[in-house]
Amino acid sequence: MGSRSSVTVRAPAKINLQLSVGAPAEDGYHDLATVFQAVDLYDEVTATPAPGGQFTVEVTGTDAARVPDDGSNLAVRAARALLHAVGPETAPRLGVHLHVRKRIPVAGGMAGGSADAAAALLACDTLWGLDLDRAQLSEVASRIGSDVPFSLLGGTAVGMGRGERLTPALSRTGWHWVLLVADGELSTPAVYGELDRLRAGRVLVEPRVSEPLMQALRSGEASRLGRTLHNDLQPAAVSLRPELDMLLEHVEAVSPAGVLVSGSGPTVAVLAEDEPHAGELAVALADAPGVSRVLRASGPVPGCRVVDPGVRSVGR
Ligand SMILES: C[C@](O)(CO)[C@H](O)COP(=O)(O)OP(=O)(O)OC[C@H]1O[C@@H](n2ccc(N)nc2=O)[C@H](O)[C@@H]1O
Ligand SMILES: Nc1ncnc2c1ncn2[C@@H]1O[C@H](COP(=O)(O)OP(=O)(O)OP(=O)(O)O)[C@@H](O)[C@H]1O
Repeated sequence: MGSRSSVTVRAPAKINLQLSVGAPAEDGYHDLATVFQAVDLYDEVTATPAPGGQFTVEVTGTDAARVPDDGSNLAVRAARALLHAVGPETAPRLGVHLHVRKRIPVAGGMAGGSADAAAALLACDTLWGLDLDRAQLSEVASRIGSDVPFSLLGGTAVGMGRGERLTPALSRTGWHWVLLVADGELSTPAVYGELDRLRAGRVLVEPRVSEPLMQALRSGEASRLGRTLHNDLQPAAVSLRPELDMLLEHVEAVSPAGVLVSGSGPTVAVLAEDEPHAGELAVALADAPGVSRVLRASGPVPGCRVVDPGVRSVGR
């Protein structure tokens, strides 16, 4: 087995085109029916060998100061979980230094931390020459967080259970989005908790994937997809952050075609008709209230990919 100098993996952000949330189970997790789309906004993680048992991380890029640079970083947790999965006999001689380059908004509902965890899994698997297959990596991923398996897979996929049980879905390519990164952040457990509070006493139906949405994805018609976008967490995100309502109203006045809060928010995703329209929308929404950054992205794109496998030295 040879060793590598370093391995760099990039991982995409996601948008939930549909997020239907059922009742909470005993463990506090909610049953979901969700449709994910991976978009071309990427974080990158570089894994470099470190002495056995050492796990360190540095974070650079957008909003790096808001991301932990210790063992609580999701990329470090992923590297440790991978070692745990391959067994203690391999573990003592392996360590890693991770460099996370952030572009995905932090705590913005676009699965930034999950992307870093998935990227770290693939980078460490390659660096350490473990060669786990995608199903094995996905199993480890699901223990780190519900969104992590999708960050590995990418594309367009239906997520059931906690969101980790994935089935790839058919979709035309070339959906264009404008992403309004709203000021501040929202905690995912707090948003789920607020949804429970808002729905207390209501009888909840089992969440199901929307057939009109699946048809719209296959049709390639943005206006059709726009009408079917849906996020059950949106009222909860707005309830915790009422200024989001003003932003959503502002966007609907500019572009009524398709808008929703991404995942647990507060990032707002606006679907454009095509690429030029996305450019126009980005300009028109540049001064939208409560927005700190306007980004453009398109999808679907593949999940985690090794972009630099480093140099392999010949060893025993
Ligand atoms: C909002 C979404 O991003 C939509 O894809 C995900 O459901 C959240 O995925 P994630 O951030 O990977 O979430 P996890 O790290 O697994 O869980 C964080 C917290 O979110 C809540 N949570 C998450 C997933 C789920 N199906 N039900 C939940 O109630 C729980 O309070 C949990 O403690
Ligand atoms: N590598 C990481 N990148 C970003 N956040 C991280 C990372 N590791 C830990 N965190 C912490 O996790 C929390 C959630 O951040 P993240 O960016 O994943 O949120 P999110 O995009 O809203 O998640 P999701 O869409 O999966 O619910 C933040 O408080 C952040 O400090």
